[in-house]
Amino acid sequence: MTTLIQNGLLVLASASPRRKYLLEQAGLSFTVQESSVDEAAEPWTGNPEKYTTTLALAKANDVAVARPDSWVVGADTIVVMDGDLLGKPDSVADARRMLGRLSGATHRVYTGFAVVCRNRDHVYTEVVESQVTFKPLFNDEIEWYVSTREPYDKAGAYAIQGLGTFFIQSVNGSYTNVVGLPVCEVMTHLLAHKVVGLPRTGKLQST
Ligand SMILES: Cc1cn([C@H]2C[C@H](O)[C@@H](COP(=O)(O)OP(=O)(O)OP(=O)(O)O)O2)c(=O)[nH]c1=O
Repeated sequence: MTTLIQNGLLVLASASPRRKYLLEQAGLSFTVQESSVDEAAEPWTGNPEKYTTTLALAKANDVAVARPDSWVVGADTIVVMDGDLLGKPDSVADARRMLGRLSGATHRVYTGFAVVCRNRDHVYTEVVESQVTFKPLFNDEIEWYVSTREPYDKAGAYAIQGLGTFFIQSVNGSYTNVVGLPVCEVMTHLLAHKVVGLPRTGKLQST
């Protein structure tokens, strides 16, 4: 028996296929419902913890209102370079500009996540930070990458899990956090609150 025990209804409040993939990979059963939160309305004040927590909580709460019995997970991922927020690029020029800034340098990726269950008065938030170092990018690498269309729905204009993988020299911290959801921290929280459980296994054989 390898499947996780599911004690509560779980909902992922996200349109991100990456977040869905990561939770599936962790063995969870859940439904997906996109929130209607307008991220552009949230001002950047230079505080990544506050910014990602506010948005993650807004996404989870938005979906939780209609599903008070469910445990709702919302998240927000941002890329920060020298204090500047690099969101999703809105044009080829914007993607080019972002990749140029990331080239040959180290930036920070923050994902805030929120877990809300209204019927249990449960509200939890956490922010995880990873540091990512890019190799120096040649102009033809940037031109090729922006032509792949991969940058456009990704914070910072790249996907560590995609074609952009060879730009990455090193990651300090959680890899899944960069992809869009810190799976270790999310699972730890869900297990601690018995939303999911591990199946009972036989005693370990002593040697
Ligand atoms: C840095 C990085 C980000 N991303 C993605 C993860 C997120 O989907 C996206 C950041 O945007 P978000 O606003 O966090 O998420 P989203 O708009 O895609 O989905 P939703 O708000 O509905 O949950 O960037 C990658 O896929 N790979 C990466 O390497």
